[in-house]
Amino acid sequence: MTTQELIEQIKIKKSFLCIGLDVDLNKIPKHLLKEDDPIFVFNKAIIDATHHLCVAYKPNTAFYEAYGIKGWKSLEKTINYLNENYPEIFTVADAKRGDIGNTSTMYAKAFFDDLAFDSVTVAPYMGKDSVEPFLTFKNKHTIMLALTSNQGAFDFQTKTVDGKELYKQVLETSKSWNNSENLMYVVGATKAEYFADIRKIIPNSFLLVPGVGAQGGNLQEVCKYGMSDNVGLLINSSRGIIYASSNADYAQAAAEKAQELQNEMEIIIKNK
Ligand SMILES: O=C(O)c1cc(=O)[nH]c(=O)n1[C@@H]1O[C@H](COP(=O)(O)O)[C@@H](O)[C@H]1O
Repeated sequence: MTTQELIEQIKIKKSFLCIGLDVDLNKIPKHLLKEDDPIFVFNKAIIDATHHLCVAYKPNTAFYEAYGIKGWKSLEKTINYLNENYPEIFTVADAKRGDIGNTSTMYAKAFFDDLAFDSVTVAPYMGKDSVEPFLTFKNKHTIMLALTSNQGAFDFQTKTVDGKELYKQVLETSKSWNNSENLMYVVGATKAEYFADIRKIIPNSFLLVPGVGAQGGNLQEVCKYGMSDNVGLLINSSRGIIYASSNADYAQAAAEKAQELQNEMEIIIKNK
């Protein structure tokens, strides 16, 4: 999917919501456990109930890899289901990869070619040659960690290196990489006060913003400082939406939570 197509979808749906499909067998309704593939059945129901309210889904691969081959099959079925039934949806493989160049190329093939995701999350720690292989794929997006939502973000990311915080160095340096127009960045919703500074460095790039919901991030604050002319934000909530109910009404309850966020987003877009 091109960035322009994503922008169009945000306008059509009046939403910049990304729903995180972080499926934990201990948290899904018990009656699903008798299914052959409970993870896929759960995802399908959530997707069918919420697709009109969001522009993106983000399965975090850890929640699939934890169940071995069965989990990877559930991930494959989920991305295929999305691509076949809702091709207008932007898909994020949240895998946080990045390695020496030839290895990164194989990671990129796994998520862009084999699983046909629109984007993958990547860690910047190994530098330019670990990220550039992802950027060579046409109409695919590499979402690089910049300032993460967790407490540990203060261990390295905000430390000053050569007179500037490390996350700012990451943002600035990455702009000079080949095909950097295919970069998006992760900035945690719990770090709302940093968005104005971040926008000075990357005024137009899309930001994936996790941390609304279970981690307590504030949507209004993020939008106040983080929105670009084209919205430029994908706000992710995972547990806050998909585990709204642990009963038979789980998909309906997820849709209600997603609707609440979409309503807020519609007003924010209108008042932009
Ligand atoms: O890359 C991410 O998506 C990510 C980066 C970050 O800084 N913080 C963060 O929470 N995430 C992911 O976003 C999701 C947040 O889930 P909830 O806290 O349940 O909404 C999880 O899949 C996290 O792994």
